[in-house]
Amino acid sequence: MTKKIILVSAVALIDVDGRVLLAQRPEGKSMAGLWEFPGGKVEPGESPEAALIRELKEELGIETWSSCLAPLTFASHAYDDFHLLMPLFACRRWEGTPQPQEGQTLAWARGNELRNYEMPPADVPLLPILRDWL
Ligand SMILES: Nc1nc2c([nH]c(=O)n2[C@@H]2O[C@H](COP(=O)(O)OP(=O)(O)OP(=O)(O)O)[C@@H](O)[C@H]2O)c(=O)[nH]1
Repeated sequence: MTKKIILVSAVALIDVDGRVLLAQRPEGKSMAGLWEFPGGKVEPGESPEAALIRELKEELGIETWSSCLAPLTFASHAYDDFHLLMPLFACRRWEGTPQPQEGQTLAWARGNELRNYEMPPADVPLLPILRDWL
């Protein structure tokens, strides 16, 4: 069966102490309760970087720039009803303080704490790569 490829752009926001921001998916959404990297679907005609800049404003109320988004790794994962292709960027510079704008719970996790947060299956292979990079 061929599945639709969904392009989702995501980011590891890394603070000065080397902690990574995770957001917990709210009740009522698919995969509610799981922790994920901020981001979202790339809209037609939009670049992955522009999608992230938009999503970070909508979800967290912060501003960042393409020049602050470094490609880190990507997820390619077959869900039941679609195939997820998700570039993961790393970002250490932004303006403002991340605040949940959409009812999410936020957590700053150290590299060795990441495994304590249950994440979507697509994210699991990314964690050792991110940990090595922090
Ligand atoms: N932002 C983000 N999305 C992820 C991650 N891992 C992962 O599998 N995804 C999936 O990528 C899609 C992102 O969609 P989205 O954030 O724009 O939209 P959404 O929550 O409204 O999705 P929904 O339509 O599944 O409810 C979701 O299906 C989500 O489960 C991640 O680390 N960050």
